[in-house]
Amino acid sequence: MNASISIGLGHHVHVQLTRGVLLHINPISTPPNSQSKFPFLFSLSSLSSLSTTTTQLRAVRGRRVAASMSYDKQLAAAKKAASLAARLCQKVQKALLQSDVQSKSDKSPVTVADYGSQALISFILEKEFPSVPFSLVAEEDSGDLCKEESRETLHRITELVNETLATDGMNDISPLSEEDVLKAIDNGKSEGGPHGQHWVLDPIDGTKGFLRGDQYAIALALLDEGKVVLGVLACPNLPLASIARGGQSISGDGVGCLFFAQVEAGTYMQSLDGSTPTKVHVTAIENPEEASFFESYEAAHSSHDLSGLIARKLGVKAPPVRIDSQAKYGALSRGDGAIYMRFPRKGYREKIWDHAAGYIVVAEAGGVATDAAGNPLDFSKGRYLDLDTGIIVTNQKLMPSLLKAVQESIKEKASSL
Ligand SMILES: Nc1ncnc2c1ncn2[C@@H]1O[C@H](COP(=O)(O)O)[C@@H](OP(=O)(O)O)[C@H]1O
Ligand SMILES: [Mg+2]
Ligand SMILES: [Mg+2]
Ligand SMILES: [Mg+2]
Repeated sequence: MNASISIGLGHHVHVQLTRGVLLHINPISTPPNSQSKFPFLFSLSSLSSLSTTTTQLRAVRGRRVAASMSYDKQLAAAKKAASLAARLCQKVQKALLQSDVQSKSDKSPVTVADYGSQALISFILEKEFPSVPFSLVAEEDSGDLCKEESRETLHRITELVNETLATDGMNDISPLSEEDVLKAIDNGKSEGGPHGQHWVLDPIDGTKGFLRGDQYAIALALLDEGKVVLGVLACPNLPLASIARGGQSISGDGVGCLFFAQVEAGTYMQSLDGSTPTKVHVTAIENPEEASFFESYEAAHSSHDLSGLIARKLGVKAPPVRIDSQAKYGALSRGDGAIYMRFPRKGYREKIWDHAAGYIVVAEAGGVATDAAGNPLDFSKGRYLDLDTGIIVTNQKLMPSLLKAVQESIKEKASSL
């Protein structure tokens, strides 16, 4: 694994990795063509005792050293896994049969595609990185699938996973058994947390949208030491062109987006068919009157009343754009709208897989996401996000006025009850 740091020539720097390993870097040993400021590559893998992947490097003499870690390999694997899963989901959505729908104990719908997508991504990621401990925090588990009445469903999921792997020319992989599929799904039971690396997966975010034939996303992120360091959002039904005015017809050409972001490397979008990626940015709008906002299609997931009150306070003229899933974060990252608001009912606990990938896609495109009190989102607390009231996302310029309108509106609503 490589870390790169920039320091001036002639400085001897002791760099201490946060887990206490001390490296002495002598710039004299760098190649003769080095500039006075240069990216300085050293191989962490050459230190056998070093299993850490931390990106936080501190100079011992108290001087901070700019440090960045490349997650290129993980990003490539994540894009490949999410794209394949998207193919699986598209196939199921096309032929969506009533018998594909099951009910989980929490009454949210879960389909063979949710399980198939999770099994496929879990399997691919574990295979790609055999030498690192594999940790996955994912939404689904095999509990219901292990029941006698689910035998046929499990068979169908296994078939789907194997067909999808075969279409990608992964012929070196022997077909997965039903047991392999259950194991891959249950690899998603990790608790996450502030240490080490954890993949975070929502195999289908917006299952209700998926079932309606609307928007959904395959959302995959990587946490390193509690921070989201990369994210991929595959949105098979999202038009490549802007949906600013609610234009989200999913038929015809130009549908299917793949957003991806890596920490300190920006956000890009390409078509799911594999076009050249283009860099995307959140909108530069500063006047709330020109802003438009996204929210859940499902009123049960987010109060449309509260968002309406906030929009009126801000002077927003455009009607809300209501779509399912983290496709909202993707659309926001390319400036289709300016604001995303989410206010679940009291007591609802947000899960990290519903936001991790979307969060970095927007943040690397220049946006900000906080809870309704303005606190940053903390993905290091395990499977849940601990937050106050809701989630708001916008650009840097609009955030202060959005936050003010949110807080005033929450107070007003509370006092009118
Ligand atoms: N009562 C509730 N309040 C807020 N979010 C909820 C909810 N019930 C379910 N959700 C979450 O909302 C997600 C969809 O968000 P959106 O409304 O933006 O499409 C669901 O993801 P899944 O579809 O992956 O289960 C689910 O985790
Ligand atoms: Mg769900
Ligand atoms: Mg979800
Ligand atoms: Mg889901």
